[in-house]
Amino acid sequence: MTEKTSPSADWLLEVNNLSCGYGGESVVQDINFALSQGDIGCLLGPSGCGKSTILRALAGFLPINSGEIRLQAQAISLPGRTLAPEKRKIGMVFQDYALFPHLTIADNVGFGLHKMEKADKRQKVMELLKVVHLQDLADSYPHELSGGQQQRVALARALAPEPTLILLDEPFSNLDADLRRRLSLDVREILKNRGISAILVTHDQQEAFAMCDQVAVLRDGSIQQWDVPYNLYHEPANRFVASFVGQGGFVPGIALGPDTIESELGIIHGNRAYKWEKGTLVDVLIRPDDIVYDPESELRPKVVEKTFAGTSTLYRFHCSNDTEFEALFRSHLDFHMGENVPVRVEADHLIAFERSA
Ligand SMILES: Nc1ncnc2c1ncn2[C@@H]1O[C@H](COP(=O)(O)OP(=O)(O)OP(=O)(O)O)[C@@H](O)[C@H]1O
Repeated sequence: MTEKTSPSADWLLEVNNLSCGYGGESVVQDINFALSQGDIGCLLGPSGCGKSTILRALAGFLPINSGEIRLQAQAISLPGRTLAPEKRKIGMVFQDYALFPHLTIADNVGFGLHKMEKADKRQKVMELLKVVHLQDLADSYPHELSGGQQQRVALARALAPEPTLILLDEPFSNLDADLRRRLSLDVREILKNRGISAILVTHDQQEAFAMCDQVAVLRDGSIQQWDVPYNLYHEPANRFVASFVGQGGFVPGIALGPDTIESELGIIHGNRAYKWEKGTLVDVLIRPDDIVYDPESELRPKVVEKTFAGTSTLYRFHCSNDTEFEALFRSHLDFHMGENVPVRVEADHLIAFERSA
C-alpha cells in the first residue's frame, strides 16, 4: 500500500478520496491508498476506527459517499454506482471461518467452482488443499477440524475462484497467540507464492507486521500513516502512530539543536533533524530497545515494575514523577524491584514531538 499521487494503470487497487459509512453519514473520510500486484496491505487500528467499513466498501457490500475504488484500473465503486460483490473477483476470509457445516472440506473449497467439470474441480480442490497442507482431510467435515485448520480451509475456498484480491477480516482473532503467529506466516507464504494481493484488517500490530508489506494506521476514520512496518516503528508520523505501534512512552525534554535533546536521561542525539528552535519543550519517544545496560553510566533509575517473559524481561524504570520509561533486557540481566540500575539511552532513531500546551 502506498500514498496515491496520481492515477495509474500500474496499481492493482486504487482507493481515491474515499468516504463511506451508514445511513448517509461517513464514518471514514478521505481515504487514499494504492496496492501493487502481489503486495499484502493492512488496515490497522483500534476498535471502531473504520477498518471493516473500508473492507465492506472494497468488497462491494457498502456504497460509497465520495471518491472512487478502482481494481485493475476499472472503477468498481463510485458514488451512486457499486459493482455487485460477486462481479468484483474479490475473495473474502472472515473471522468466524463461515464454512458450510454439512459439506465436506473438499466440497467447501469447491463451492464456488460450479461451472467446472467434476474431475477438473476435484483436481483443483485437491491442489488447493495441498497448498494449505490439508489434503488428508478432504473428506472430513468442518467440526472435525481445529480452528487453525478451518481457517486454512476458508483461505483455500477464497483462493479457488482465482480472485484478483483477497480481503482478510481479522482472520486469526479466534485462534490462540502461537497459532495466530504461525498461521499468519503460513498465509503470507501461500499468498506470496501465488502472487495474490491481499488486504488484512487487524487491530494486532504484530500480526500486521508479520504478514504485511505495507500498513495503514487508522484513527477515527482517517489514515494517519501508510508505510512499511519498519518506518511505522522508527519514523512514526505523529504521536498516535508512535503510541499505537510498538511499546514505549514519552519523556519530557528540551531541544538543544535540531537533532539533540536534553532530558533526565541525559543528552539524546539522533539521526533525524527537527525544525524546532533551541529551548523548545518536547516529548521524546523512548522504546524499550532504546535503553541499554551500561555499568559505567551515571544514570541509575529505580526498577518499579518487572515483567519476566522467558528470554527477556521488561523493566519499568523511575527517574522522577515526570520521567518513567521501559527497557527490555535479556533475562540473564536480572535486577530486583527497587534496585538502581546503570543504563543509558542508545536511540539512533530520535523521535520527538513538540509538547502541546
Ligand atoms: N451497520 C452499521 N450501522 C451503523 N454504524 C455502524 C455499522 N457498522 C459499524 N458502524 C460504526 O462505524 C464505525 C466504524 O466501525 P467498523 O466496524 O468499521 O470499525 P472497526 O475498526 O472495524 O472496528 P472493530 O475492530 O471493532 O471491528 C463505528 O463507530 C461503528 O459503530
